[in-house]
Amino acid sequence: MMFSSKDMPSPSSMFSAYASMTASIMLMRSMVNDLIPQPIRGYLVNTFRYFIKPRSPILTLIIEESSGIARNQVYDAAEVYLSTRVSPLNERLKIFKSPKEKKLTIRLEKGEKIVDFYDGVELKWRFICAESEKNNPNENNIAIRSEKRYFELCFHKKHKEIVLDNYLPFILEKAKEVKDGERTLKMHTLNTSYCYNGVKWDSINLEHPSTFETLAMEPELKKAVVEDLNRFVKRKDFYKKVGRAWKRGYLLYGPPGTGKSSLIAAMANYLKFDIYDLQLGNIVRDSDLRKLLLATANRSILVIEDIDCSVDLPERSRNSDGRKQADVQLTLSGLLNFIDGLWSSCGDERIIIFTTNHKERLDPALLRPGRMDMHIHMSYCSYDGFKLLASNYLGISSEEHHLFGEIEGLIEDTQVTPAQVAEEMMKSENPDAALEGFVNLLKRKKLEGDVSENDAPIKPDFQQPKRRKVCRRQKKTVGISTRLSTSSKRRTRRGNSL
Ligand SMILES: Nc1ncnc2c1ncn2[C@@H]1O[C@H](COP(=O)(O)OP(=O)(O)OP(=O)(O)O)[C@@H](O)[C@H]1O
Ligand SMILES: [Mg+2]
Repeated sequence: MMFSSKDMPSPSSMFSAYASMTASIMLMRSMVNDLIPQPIRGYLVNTFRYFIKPRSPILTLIIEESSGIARNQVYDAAEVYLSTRVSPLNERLKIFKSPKEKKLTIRLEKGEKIVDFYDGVELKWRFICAESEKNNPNENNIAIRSEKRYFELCFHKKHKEIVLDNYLPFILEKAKEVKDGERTLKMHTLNTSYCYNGVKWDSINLEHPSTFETLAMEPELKKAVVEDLNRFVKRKDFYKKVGRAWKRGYLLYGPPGTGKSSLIAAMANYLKFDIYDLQLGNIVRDSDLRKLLLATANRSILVIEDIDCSVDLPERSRNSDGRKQADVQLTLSGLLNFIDGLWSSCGDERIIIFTTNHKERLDPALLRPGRMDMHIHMSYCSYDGFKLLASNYLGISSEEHHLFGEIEGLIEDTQVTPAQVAEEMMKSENPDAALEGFVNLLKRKKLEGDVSENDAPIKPDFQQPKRRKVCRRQKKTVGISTRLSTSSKRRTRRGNSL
């Protein structure tokens, strides 16, 4: 549409329209001022401004350090998590290390920002320290400085659900993993001077390097054990629902040197659980045992190694007149009942492990269904196990060395323990020499096996039709009894245990 110059309003008419509009606005304003009291006016103005203000698409979460005296878990988790997200863009970081910690701890310095991404969502973090000064009327108005620390987390509003329902729980979980990783594991053993001071645990750092990656075990069995552990630690609510104590029992059995103690260390390293090594031979009374068990912490593994050596055979300790003998104060059934009962109900996330070289000699009470949840057979080294050890010790794989084929043929007919394989692999850094030595060992063993099989067949102890039992040491024969033998109490433990 076109306007001719004569259709346009003249400047004087525009000015008079503007003047009359201004006058009416002023008149209305003074009417509003007279009619509506100041507080209501302020409220109306603010509400009006609120509705016409342009909306920001950004939501900011404030994550304060504490609420009252309770610490804010999200703050603590964010602090740990963000230290893993430090980038070259950061300019100032805080570093510290306490004498007990192994690694440096990194934290953001105030004002530092971090941009994180989760599920395609951009998340902007900023660490803020707001300092304030307040006069304390109770102390002659002396100024008290305080510092309020918090994180600001900004993201687009449309991602609110993802952040609250997924991202923050993810941060809590990640922070727990990092903290667990930093935790120094402890191994608790009995204080030997307990006769005078009462029983107590002594602890040292557990620095056993065994992990599931380094452990030569049947791959399926290893997978089953790891899955069982994962299920166990995740099922707190399940245990509560079905009214069971949150504990799990494992019986590890197999010949010496097959990795029972190594498996315990691998479990502890995997779960980040402390170990309590309970040497029953050093305990005389049930009451001492109770004290010790009650002094164990949650998230721990209670280990009783060589359980067959810790209990003695004689008829259940009764005299001919049927009364209990006075010296019989520590019993296996006492131990088992206590573990099933009081001890297990006053703690959480407990694992108990018994080991033995002779499962067939164990007290049936121990093997009863429900007593030990999983029976794990640690066996002689298979070809798979050998390959893992060769890769760990010598850094070579089956494609890289011609002797692997010969070893595969020999190892399946020979009873060689992972400990023996490991020993051979350590004899030389040169893979040729180490593997040749190992082939010779296998040939010798095969020859010995063939000769002795012809001379005097040995009944297998470990239900392994193909394999014969090799016993590195002679253990005391035990049976259906619950009494500790004095000889077993004096027994010294060997160096290769945990
Ligand atoms: N399955 C395995 N995988 C990797 N290394 C092993 C394995 N078994 C044994 N070893 C090596 O042999 C050493 C001794 O093994 P370990 O003490 O775990 O055997 P064990 O079954 O507990 O023996 P024992 O019945 O005599 O207590 C370990 O330190 C480790 O180096
Ligand atoms: Mg052992």
